[in-house]
Amino acid sequence: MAQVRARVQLNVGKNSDIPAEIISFSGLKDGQEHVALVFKNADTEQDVPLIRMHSECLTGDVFHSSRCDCGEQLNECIEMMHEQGGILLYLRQEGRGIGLYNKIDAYVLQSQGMNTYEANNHLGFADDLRDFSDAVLMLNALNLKHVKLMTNNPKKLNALKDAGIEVDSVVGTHAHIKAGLSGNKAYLETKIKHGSHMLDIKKIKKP
Ligand SMILES: Nc1nc2c(ncn2[C@@H]2O[C@H](COP(=O)(O)OP(=O)(O)OP(=O)(O)O)[C@@H](O)[C@H]2O)c(=O)[nH]1
Ligand SMILES: [Zn+2]
Repeated sequence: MAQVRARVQLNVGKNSDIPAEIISFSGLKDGQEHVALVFKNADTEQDVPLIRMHSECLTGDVFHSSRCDCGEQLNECIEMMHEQGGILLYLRQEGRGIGLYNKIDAYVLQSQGMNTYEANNHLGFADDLRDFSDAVLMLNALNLKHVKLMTNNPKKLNALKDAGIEVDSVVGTHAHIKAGLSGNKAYLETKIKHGSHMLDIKKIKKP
């Protein structure tokens, strides 16, 4: 069983003006320092809060790399949670669990023509190494048993359902398309075709 280790207020977002609380945990299983960001006290004041399980992507979240849409999804989530409250679980699962250096190796292979999953396989990894059991432990520690989930990824939905968390509804994120040779169009299309992501093409946003 995991427990809240500390919680403290801070402001987030590009202008540092969105009030939130950051929470650390003890008792997580995989040895990573996962954190939760809570907006509008959603964990204590909402019956069915909006949740996002966001897998870390240094290149996308911090540098807004053209190769993916992670940073834009993160901003979209923070803005939505600023409006309606919610809990963002920031999971330290860089590169779908293979780590940053391996992800960069996978990018090299993608530059030579492989798709994201083929590149992972070529490096000897499965398509996706993520396991969401620590996310479930974090939700349990926050006493959240009934949620709305922000994702396009059916695996995340199933991970929560299988762990006995009731998911009332699923809110998709936009697809943030970036053009160019190292753009993310093929990456997003592969997620839909191969990863069964429920990405709504009508929601595609061009920057
Ligand atoms: N191995 C690998 N990981 C990648 C690649 N591009 C992005 N990632 C990682 O993928 C994770 C994000 O996963 P996605 O499949 O984009 O999205 P998701 O989080 O599963 O689903 P959503 O909730 O719909 O956003 C982050 O950890 C990224 O670092 C890639 O080309 N190869
Ligand atoms: Zn990314």
